[in-house]
Amino acid sequence: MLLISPDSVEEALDCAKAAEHLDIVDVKKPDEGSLGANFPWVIREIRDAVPADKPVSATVGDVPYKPGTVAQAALGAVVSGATYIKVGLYGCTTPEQGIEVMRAVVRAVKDHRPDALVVASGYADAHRVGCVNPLAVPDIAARSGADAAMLDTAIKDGTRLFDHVPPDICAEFVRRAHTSGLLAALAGSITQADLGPLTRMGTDIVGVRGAVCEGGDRNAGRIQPHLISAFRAEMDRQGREHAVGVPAVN
Ligand SMILES: O=C[C@H](O)COP(=O)(O)O
Repeated sequence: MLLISPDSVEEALDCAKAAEHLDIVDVKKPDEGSLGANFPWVIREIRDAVPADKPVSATVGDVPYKPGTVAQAALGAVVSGATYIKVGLYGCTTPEQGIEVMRAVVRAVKDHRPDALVVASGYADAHRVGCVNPLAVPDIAARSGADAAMLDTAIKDGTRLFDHVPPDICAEFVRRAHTSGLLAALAGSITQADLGPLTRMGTDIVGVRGAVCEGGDRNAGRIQPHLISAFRAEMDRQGREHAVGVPAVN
């Protein structure tokens, strides 16, 4: 699945123009961090702006180790219309802290909407920000009752997912997620060139912003529908090659 992250209602409308090429519209506020949370009214407006059959995801933020605060924020996201609730475990330094936060989120979200999916996100560059190890995230997600384990990058300075967690370790992340019955989601300045390895390792959700923005610039550039469709075409091409066992060119 392809998850695209607009930062405003205007950009969500551009995503809607390419709705047939994407699977999930992910609401975030990049100026509040890698998984920065947007306002409840923006989540609601974006929910109204994109086709009803496209799920809306919302990030709850690069969260502190404060289970009550984070649970309440997660409830705000689901009440506002998101059905994928993403939590960046930025302030959690141990797996136990991550589990405590995620258990609170899962309860808050599922008490309100049992079919909503909860995504526990760690950071590929965790070593730069001092949070929990990327390979601990699938276990955190599984033990808290979440539905997906994700990695993104915390610091958006041009470094990419594979700069911090090489493909073989990402593959181990995906394997651990699948062993626990979770979806595996990967993001972090992903480009089309990364889609071969991401497909071969069985990634369920690829999260993208920069690669579908004008000039590849996630901050100054705006999401372009034609870049979403080009990215999707490459994803589908990789999917077909992988399905028939033909080695990818890159
Ligand atoms: O969840 C996905 C992120 O927004 C990815 O953003 P990025 O591709 O610019 O790193």
